[in-house]
Amino acid sequence: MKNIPLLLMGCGGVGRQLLQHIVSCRSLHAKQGVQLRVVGICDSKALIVTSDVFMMELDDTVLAEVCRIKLNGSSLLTLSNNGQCQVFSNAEAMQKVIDIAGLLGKSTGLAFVDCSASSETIGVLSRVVDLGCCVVLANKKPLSSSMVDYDKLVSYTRRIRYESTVGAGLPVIASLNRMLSSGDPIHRIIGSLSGTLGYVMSEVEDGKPFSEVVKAAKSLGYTEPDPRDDLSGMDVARKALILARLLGGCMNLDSINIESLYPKEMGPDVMPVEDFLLNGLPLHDKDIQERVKMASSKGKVLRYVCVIEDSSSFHTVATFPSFFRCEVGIQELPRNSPLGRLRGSDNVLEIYSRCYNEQPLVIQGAGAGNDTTAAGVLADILDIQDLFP
Ligand SMILES: NC(=O)C1=CN([C@@H]2O[C@H](COP(=O)(O)OP(=O)(O)OC[C@H]3O[C@@H](n4cnc5c(N)ncnc54)[C@H](OP(=O)(O)O)[C@@H]3O)[C@@H](O)[C@H]2O)C=CC1
Ligand SMILES: N[C@@H](CC=O)C(=O)O
Repeated sequence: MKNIPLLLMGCGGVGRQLLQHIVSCRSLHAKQGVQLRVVGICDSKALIVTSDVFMMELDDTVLAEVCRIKLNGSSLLTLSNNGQCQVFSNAEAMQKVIDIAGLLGKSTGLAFVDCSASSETIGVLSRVVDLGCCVVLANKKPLSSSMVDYDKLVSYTRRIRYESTVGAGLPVIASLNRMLSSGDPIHRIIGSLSGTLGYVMSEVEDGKPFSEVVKAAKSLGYTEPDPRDDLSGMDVARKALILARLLGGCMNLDSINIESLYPKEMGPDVMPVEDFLLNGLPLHDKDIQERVKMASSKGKVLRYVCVIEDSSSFHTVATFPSFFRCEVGIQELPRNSPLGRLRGSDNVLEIYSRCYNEQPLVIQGAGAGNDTTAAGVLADILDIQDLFP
């Protein structure tokens, strides 16, 4: 039986769902000859870890208890040490994580899974890749910060998976990798890459107030912890950057044109998220409704669109251009176009390459939500099983 030790960073909506998927897939994985062994879990304040990372695991009762207390909004710090597991507070937690990565990375291997929404994990991720660990990400921030951090993380290509950072559970990165490795250069991607903004746009089209549908998207698990990350276009821009870098683009977030759906005066530095949702957003209900009506009078609908385009004009040979034009923002589109027909939290990507020149390769389906995102993370973990003894 292949044994995959796993350490999870982040135990929010996606992290908890991942733990539940792991538990419910135990017998399926056993039939496939694989066992996932959760050795540690971190939240923003603490780490809970099994007392013997080589032989033991946080058993399913502990995992259920972790999910229960995190769902109630408590910290992992509220758990107590016992013979089976130990709890470390933030000060010691990161050092302990590095120690575990050092011990397991070079022996049994360790799948280091980032389901946080934080850029604070970048430092530890850079350390653990050097210690021989595999990295699986739902968190987009580590791959959308500096090129130096990006290059570091992807330097061990076979040991990193990040399918869920773009399109949640959709096979976007895997499909692009297949095309790239067969020498089929991709020159354009256009799509709707935000489950939240897809849902918001199709609901406001049905006459619902903007502020209400944003709150609904949050409660459905589609938004980032602060929905302003979605509404500012930043979350889509991060996805665009991850895709552009995968295609060979050497670029940063500041080279992407981003349209925000709220003004700077309502940003995270100015007002708390609760205030924004309750008092800030409703001030924009009318504006958005006007834009929807205006588009509708022309037979069109509003969609938040991401365009990534190779700035060079030669697409017949397999080259890796260093710059892509990227922009993300609202477009008025024919109601009957592929993007116009999109409903709810579905994402769609049209990928144009030499092989898919006239008719693009189209990937479409649920693009957000804890279930599908965690399933994508789990599939990534299973995908690296051959690296474990
Ligand atoms: N929901 C979706 O549809 C999709 C989400 N994603 C990505 O998945 C990630 C998780 O999203 P979601 O579960 O909704 O987010 P949540 O806010 O629900 O959970 C985030 C978790 O990360 C923990 N955390 C914060 N900082 C750190 C840190 N420095 N070290 C370790 N843990 C930390 C938080 O701890 P605490 O509980 O203490 O606050 C919390 O448990 C995000 O990056 C998101 O972009 C990707 C694709 C789709
Ligand atoms: N907040 C994101 C979640 C997935 O990345 C979205 O709405 O698409």
